Amino acid sequence: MRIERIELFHIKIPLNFTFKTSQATLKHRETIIIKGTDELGNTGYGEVVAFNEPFYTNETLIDSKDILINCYIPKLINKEIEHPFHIHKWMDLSYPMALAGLENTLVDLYARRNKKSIMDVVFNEETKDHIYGGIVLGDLHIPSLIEQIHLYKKEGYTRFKIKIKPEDGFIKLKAIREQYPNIQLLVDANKSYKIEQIKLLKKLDSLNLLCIEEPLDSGDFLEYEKLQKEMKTPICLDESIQTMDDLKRAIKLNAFKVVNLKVGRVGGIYYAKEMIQLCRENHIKYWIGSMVESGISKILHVHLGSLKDTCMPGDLSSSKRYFKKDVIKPEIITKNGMIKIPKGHGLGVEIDEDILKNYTIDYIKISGEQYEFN
Ligand SMILES: O=C(O)CCC(=O)C1=CC=C[C@@H](O)[C@@H]1C(=O)O
Ligand SMILES: [Mg+2]
Repeated sequence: MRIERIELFHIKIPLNFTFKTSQATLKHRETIIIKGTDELGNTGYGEVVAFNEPFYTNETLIDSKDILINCYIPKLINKEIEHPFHIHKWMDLSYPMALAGLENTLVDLYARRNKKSIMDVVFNEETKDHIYGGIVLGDLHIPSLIEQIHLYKKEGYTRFKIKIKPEDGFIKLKAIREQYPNIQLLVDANKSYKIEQIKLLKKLDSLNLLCIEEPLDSGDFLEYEKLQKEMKTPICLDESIQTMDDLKRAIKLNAFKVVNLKVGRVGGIYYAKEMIQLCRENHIKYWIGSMVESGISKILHVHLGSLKDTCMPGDLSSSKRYFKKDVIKPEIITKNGMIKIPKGHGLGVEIDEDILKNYTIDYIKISGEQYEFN
């Protein structure tokens, strides 16, 4: 396969709700959609899920765009590619989200070209036909949290992740648990607690949580080891696991029990797969997260969520929750709390280019020596 052309659509989509975490508040989501075209005219898509500000990991969307245009894409154009994972031989992990977006584009393209689903191309193991969806609720007031859970429960959702911070995390979760004793509940602190606040964290042990995601501000695995030893609730790592070395060190130190896997954060499906393998070998549980992104990356994560040993429903819910109109056809739909895995080639969905163009705030086409800017 030879890549003749790469197009970048820098998009900005208004969100249907304000997404507030302990670190940031989002009203719009900007990402970069990558479209690759091969010598036969086949196309594939990927998405760069970095944020405008470095509140989640250090890579920002401007960094990703710069490295794609000036380094990663020129290395790829007109190169003969036997398998999409070979990209990792030529490009390092300095900008994982840019790299993942490009790798995902090649995987989709390669799978469509070979008339296979992406999961057949990269995993080749049995998967589920349907998966449970999961809702993530931002840092909201208690009455709104209670009301939102009520509404989503009525739609069939059974798993809820709540964003928390030290000031009111326990109070909020206690109120939710009292109201809903049986829902699957977890929390994400996005590094807002200090190890000195271990008492506050231990209080969460009484609430029967599936896990506590990324509580500590330091990301220090020695502190995590101490915390996990003292807590019943499994610690889940998200942003502090970016490389295989991070994962190996955290496993060695018994720093955690569960990992939230996101393709963008770790540099592509190739690395996500390596991490899954390592988790399997070391009896570490894993599940599939997401990044408040468009359907292109979200549906990729839905596919990963179909692996049979993910330990809980992922951060995966309907397109219509996030946006008036998603860029994929069909959109992601949750019915009775479940999402059907698309069966077609590649990602198994089509891209609505009219919608994509409507959201585009900057467009760049790179083919051979030529660059075209919008
Ligand atoms: O996609 C979603 O609905 C939310 C996923 C989510 O919780 C996150 C996405 C992006 C950045 C983070 O604040 C957060 C997370 O840490 O998991
Ligand atoms: Mg998280």
